[in-house]
Parts: sequence; C-alpha cells; structure tokens
Amino acid sequence: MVASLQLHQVGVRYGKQSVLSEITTPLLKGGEVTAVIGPNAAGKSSLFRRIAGLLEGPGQIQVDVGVSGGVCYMPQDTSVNTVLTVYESILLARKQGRDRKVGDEDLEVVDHILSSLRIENIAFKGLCELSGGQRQLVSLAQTLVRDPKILLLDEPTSALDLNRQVEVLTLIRTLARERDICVMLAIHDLNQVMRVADRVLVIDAGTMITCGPVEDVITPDLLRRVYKVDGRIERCSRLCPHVMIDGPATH
Ligand SMILES: Nc1ncnc2c1ncn2[C@@H]1O[C@H](COP(=O)(O)OP(=O)(O)OP(=O)(O)O)[C@@H](O)[C@H]1O
Repeated sequence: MVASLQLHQVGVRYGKQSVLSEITTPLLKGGEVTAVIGPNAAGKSSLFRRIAGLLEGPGQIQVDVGVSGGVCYMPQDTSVNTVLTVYESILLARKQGRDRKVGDEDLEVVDHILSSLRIENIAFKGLCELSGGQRQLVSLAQTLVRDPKILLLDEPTSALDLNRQVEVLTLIRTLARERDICVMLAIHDLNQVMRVADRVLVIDAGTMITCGPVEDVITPDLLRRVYKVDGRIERCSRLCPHVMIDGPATH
C-alpha cells in the first residue's frame, strides 16, 4: 500500500500565540514531492514539527504509512554535540525504533547511503569536526537510513553548494519515485522547487495561500503577492521553468 499524508485545518500555537492556522491539503501520496515555501517566519518549520508530532495544535493529520516504515523528520538545525563518528551516528539512526541487533543488512544500508550522498570520505570523522554542509549531508543520511515512508525535510540543502544541491534534490526525487515515499520539503530556492517538486504549498504569515501543481502556483502574481518582487517564469535550455527576478515590486 502506498503511503499518504493529508492535513485538515492544521494549526500551531506557542503558548497563547497562534503562528499557523487552517492548513488543509489534498491527499499527498507516496512517490510525490510537495515543496513548502513562504517567507521567513511564515510557519514552515512549525508545520513540520507539528506533523512530526513534536508540537500539539488544532486540526487533523491523517498519516498512512502502510505495513513498514514511518514518518522521518530532518530538522532545519543540524548542529551536534556528541563524540560519535559519522558512521556510528548513521548506524545508530538506522537502529532507532528497531528492536533487534545490528545485522549485515544494516551495515550495507549505511554503506549505500554514504555512497549515494558521496560522504564515504568522512565516514570516520567525528561529528564535531564537520563543516556546515557536511553536517547537513550527515543529517540527511541519518534520516534516509531509517527507511521513511513519509519524509519531512526542513531546508535540507540550505548549507550545500550548487552542485550538491542539485545532486541531493535529484536523489530525493528518485528515492520518492522508486520507494513510494511521500516527501514534504521546506525550501527557499524557487528554481530548485521547479526542478524537484510535483506540488507546492505556500504559507505566508501563518496562513495557507494555496496548494497545487508547481507551474500553477509559482507565477509572477505569487512572486509579487508573497515575496514582494517583480519576476517572470522562463524556460532554461532543458525546458525546465525558472524564475527570473527583475527586482523589488514596483507597485
Ligand atoms: N519555540 C517557539 N516559541 C515561540 N515562537 C516560536 C517558536 N518557534 C518559532 N516561533 C515563531 O513562530 C513563527 C514561525 O516560525 P517558523 O520557524 O515556523 O517559520 P519558518 O517559516 O520555518 O521560517 P524560516 O524560513 O525563517 O526558517 C515565527 O514568528 C517564530 O518567531
């Protein structure tokens, strides 16, 4: 059975302050990537924490993960304070929630994820010795190694160089399709959204603006309304739509 996720009037409050309300989505299915976009402090991370069960609030979250797998969440903050090596930390993440000894299969899965993310060269470095981008890749490895069915990634490429961004987002896209994973991805780069996502959920100041297919949602009107910039959508040489920004909105 394919995993699915659906939100109905979901909100978040910190104490008495409501920061997010009435987020409702269609059925988000395994194999699809939904990008969550919006300005700083719009409520994207709060939504992810709410779906991951780390925050309480109004509304219903319908999660269906089938017979195996689960909901895996990669937070925006990947700072660490442990003496583990990269390899140990990924193996530990693999073991989390599994009530059995580590076997050969687990070691193979860890090796495979290290190679998919091209981080074998840092496998035996301490987590505290990593660069920001390396830390982000290791955090992604720790999330992917748990065999998610619903994958919540909060800005997983924000610290990566351009080559790594394209590589990682392509990997996420491929894994979603091959393993029927339902991916939700918070991300600021709208050009990467246009390359990787099937659907976009737009949040502004705690309110849902829209949720729909990428090319219906990312339009000059949205750029003006949500981001206060004038821009156009044009196609690159490989015919992928791209956002061209002309400058701050003039009216
Ligand atoms: N622990 C907290 N306690 C109180 N308010 C919080 C807490 N965490 C976040 N907020 C507030 O909730 C609002 C939404 O924050 P959130 O981190 O969800 O935004 P975001 O869309 O992920 O932003 P960014 O793009 O800057 O990462 C902000 O006004 C923020 O100040």
